[in-house]
Amino acid sequence: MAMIKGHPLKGAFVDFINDINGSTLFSYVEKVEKGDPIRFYENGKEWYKGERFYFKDRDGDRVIAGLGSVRTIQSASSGRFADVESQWDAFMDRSSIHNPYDIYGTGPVAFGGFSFDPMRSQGEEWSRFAPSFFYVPELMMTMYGGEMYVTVNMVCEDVDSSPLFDRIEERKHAILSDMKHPSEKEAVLMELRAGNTAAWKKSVQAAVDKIKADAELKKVVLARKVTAVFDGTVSSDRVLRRLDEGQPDSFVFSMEAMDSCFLGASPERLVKKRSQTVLTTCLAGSTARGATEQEDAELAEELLHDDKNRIEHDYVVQMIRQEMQSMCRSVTVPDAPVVMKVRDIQHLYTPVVGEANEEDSILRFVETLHPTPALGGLPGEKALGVIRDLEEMDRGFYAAPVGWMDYRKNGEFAVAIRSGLIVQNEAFLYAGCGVVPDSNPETELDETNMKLRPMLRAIGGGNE
Ligand SMILES: C=C(O[C@@H]1C=C(C(=O)O)C=C[C@H]1O)C(=O)O
Repeated sequence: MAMIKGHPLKGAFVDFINDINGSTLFSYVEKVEKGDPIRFYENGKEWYKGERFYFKDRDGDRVIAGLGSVRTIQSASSGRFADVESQWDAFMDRSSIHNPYDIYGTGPVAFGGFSFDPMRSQGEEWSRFAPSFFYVPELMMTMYGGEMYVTVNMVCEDVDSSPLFDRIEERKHAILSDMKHPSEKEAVLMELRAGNTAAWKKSVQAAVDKIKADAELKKVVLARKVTAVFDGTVSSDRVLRRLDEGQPDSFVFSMEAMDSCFLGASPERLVKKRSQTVLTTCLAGSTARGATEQEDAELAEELLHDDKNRIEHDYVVQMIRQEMQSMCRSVTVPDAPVVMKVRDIQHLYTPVVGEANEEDSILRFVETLHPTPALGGLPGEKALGVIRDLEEMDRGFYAAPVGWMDYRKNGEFAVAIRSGLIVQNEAFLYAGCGVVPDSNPETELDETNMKLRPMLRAIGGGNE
């Protein structure tokens, strides 16, 4: 009780709970002197394991870590984007928000994503993830411009909510303090099952044949899954830390769902919205990193002038330009791609900027852009049909939009590639590549191996 008495928002809170009927969100934001979102995430394990998230943007500009779930938003297959949005609106309409800071990603935030293809029957390993799945954390840390903010969200049912306020404040203080964690024994990788690679190469050839036989079908992205089996439960916290430290130029994300954790380090932004500005990314066309600076530069130069990769990339630019023009007042697309380098791979990259209406929801952009031809193909529906026929797995949230939206409907979603799902003693890792008429199954297999490297290294199965 001592804490609520001394808290500056006590008056507002008491007025609020006297006034409500039914469950309503009370949310407040405070600036804190020090802290580190990844420590916050780790410290939250004791109380919130299975309900945590982490999201670092690729500019390293903003990091958000969330703990607990005061509300989940889920939706079945049809109309899922609009459904999630209306559930979020309804929740926000009945909320009391105390946020003196004009910082995106503070205050109430829903974190989560949409599975790649809700029409696909769900794989056993994805059973903890609804096809559209968001949660609103109880405690959240946002790092922006070197400053730290903590958001507290509580859903109050009746006038007896004061103990809830105290309990959350107590946890917040503990989590922000320097907690020590007993060191966990690291699970040992026992087996890496690459799946049937010969069958996968056949499916790439089958996609090439379909594209050649169908003038309308231009590109299909095919993916594969590698399963890692350990001698004990894998520490997803440790994997997340390795990604965070080892992939400074990527989006690093983690999304827990009970005993499962989906995480990764993706170079690809689906969409970021700040007020009227909307950013999206065309990322397709890949080559290796060189062993020396010179070799690296030569590979980049070759990639920039390689017809197959340029065509693959251009399909993505065409679709994204068209969709953005349908939603924005103005759209800026550079004439030619540049090379984006991340630790294990380099890509052709065209950033796209649009001007939209401030009140447009980020989910509208997510719905329209997903899946881009970088992860689905061209034309979209037809390519999805081929993927459903040829890919013998459920992608789950791999290659899907994962991110956050705030109560002003701004936010950011990454395309969840270079990712994996950890379920107890197993890790399922995913990688894919764009198939066009010139694709060679062996080269495409090599490319998926290169794309698996960041996750393999992070789970302790890499060779560097
Ligand atoms: C499909 C993946 O990556 C996508 C495919 C790329 C390509 O085909 O060149 C490049 C970047 C991503 O858009 C993956 O990493 O799994």
